Amino acid sequence: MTGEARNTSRGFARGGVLIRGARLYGEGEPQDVLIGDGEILAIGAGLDVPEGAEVVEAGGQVLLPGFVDLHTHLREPGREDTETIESGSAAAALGGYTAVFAMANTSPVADSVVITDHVWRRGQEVGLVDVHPVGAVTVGLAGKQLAEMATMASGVGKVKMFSDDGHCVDDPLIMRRALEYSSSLGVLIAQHAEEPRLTVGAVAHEGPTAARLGLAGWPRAAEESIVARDALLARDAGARVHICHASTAGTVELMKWARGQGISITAEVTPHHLLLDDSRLETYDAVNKVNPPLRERSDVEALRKGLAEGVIDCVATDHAPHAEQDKCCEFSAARPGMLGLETALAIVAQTMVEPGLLDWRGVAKVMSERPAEIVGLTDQGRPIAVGEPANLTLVDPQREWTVRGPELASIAANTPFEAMTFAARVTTTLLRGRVTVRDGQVQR
Ligand SMILES: NC(=O)N[C@@H](CC(=O)O)C(=O)O
Ligand SMILES: [Zn+2]
Ligand SMILES: [Zn+2]
Repeated sequence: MTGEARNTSRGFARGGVLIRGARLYGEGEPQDVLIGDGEILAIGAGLDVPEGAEVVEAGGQVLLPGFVDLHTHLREPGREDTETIESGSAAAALGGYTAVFAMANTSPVADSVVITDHVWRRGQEVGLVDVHPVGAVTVGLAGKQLAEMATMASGVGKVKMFSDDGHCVDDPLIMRRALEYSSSLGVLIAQHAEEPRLTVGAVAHEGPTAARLGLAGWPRAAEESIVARDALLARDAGARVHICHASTAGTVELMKWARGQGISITAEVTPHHLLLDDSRLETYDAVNKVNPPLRERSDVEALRKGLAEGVIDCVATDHAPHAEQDKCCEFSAARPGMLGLETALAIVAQTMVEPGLLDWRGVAKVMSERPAEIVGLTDQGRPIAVGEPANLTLVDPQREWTVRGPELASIAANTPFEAMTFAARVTTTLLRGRVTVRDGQVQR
C-alpha cells in the first residue's frame, strides 16, 4: 500500500473524497472509492478515511461513470430568459452529467470561434460540467455556406462536433462537402434528419392521432429519407455521421442496414422518445410538442430494442428549454422542445433497466462510454478504475421522486414529465474529483 499512500497524500493537496459503499456498475459487493487530485486513487472494501477527506455515504447505490450528453440546448447567448450556461450546467450536474455538448442554434448562432470559445470558457468558469461547444455546419444555420469549421476546431473551445441542429443540412451537396471536410479535420457532423419539403407546417407525428386532432403531420419518411441519404454520403466520403434524436422504427432499420454495409454512422435517442408517444397530444398541451415529434408506441418499442442491441448507440437529452409564452399557447404556434437533463437517468432506468433491456453496465455504455467515444472525448466515459479521471455519478435506483418543473434547476419549466413519479435518481456527481452534486444539491 505504500504507493497508494503516496498517491493519497498527493490527492489531499486538492482535497480528497471517499465514496463509501458504492456498487460499481451496480455489480457485486459495495466498495469504497478514494479520490484525490481529480483521479481515482484506490478502490477496495473498508478503506480508511484519510484525514480531511469528504465522505460520501453511498449505502449500496450504483456508481457509474459521469454521463455525457451529445445534445443539449443551453440558450446562451441570446435566450438567457430560458436557460444560461450556469443554470443549464446545474441541471446537467443534477442529472449526473459531467460533460455536455451545447448546440449551436443560439442567438447569435455559434458559427464562429468567438461564440464557441465563449461557451467553453463560461462553462469552465461555472465549473459544474464541461460545456463543449457545438459549432454550426453552415453560416447562420442557413444551409448555404459552410461555416469556418477549422477555426472553431482550433480555438480554445476545441470544437469536436458540428451541427445545424434545429435545422437539417438538407442540401445534399453542402452535406457532402461538410462530411468530406469533417473527416480531414477529425470532427463529427451531427445531423438533424428532417427533409424540410416533407414537414412544411408540420407540428405532430403524421398518423391517426394527428389526423383525428386536426394537426398537420410530420411523416416518418422526412426523417428516414435523410438518414438513408446521409448514410450513403458518409459511405462515399469515407466520413462519419451522427444522427440526432432518432425517432422512428424505420430509422432503426436503416441504422442496422448501414452498419451492415460498414458505414460509419452512429445515432442517439432521447429519453422522451423512449417513454412517450403521440397519444400525449390529446390534450393539445404544447409541452408535448417536439422535433422530431413523439411517434407511435411501435416506434417507442423499436427504439428501446435498438438501444438495447446497440443499433442506436446512445441516449442524448435534446434538452430544449422554452419560455412559458412560447409553450403555453396554441399548439401550432408553440416552439418545439422539452427539458431533459435532470430527468434522463430516471427515464432510462424506467424504460430500459426495469424491463431488463439494459443492466447498469449497459446504462454506463449508452449514457457515458459510447457518447464519449463517438465525439472523441478522452477524459470522459472512462472505466471506474485506479488512475482514471474521477468523473462519476452515483445513482439511487430506489429513491422515488416526482417531477415538478418549477423545482428543476433550469430557468424554463417545460418538462413533459410534470407530476410523473420515477424510482431512480442521481444523488451525487463528481467532476474531476470535485463533488458538484451531493444529496441532490448542487455544490457551487
Ligand atoms: N428538439 C426540438 O424540438 N427543439 C430544439 C431544436 C432541435 O433539436 O431540433 C430547440 O432548439 O428547441
Ligand atoms: Zn434537432
Ligand atoms: Zn436539439
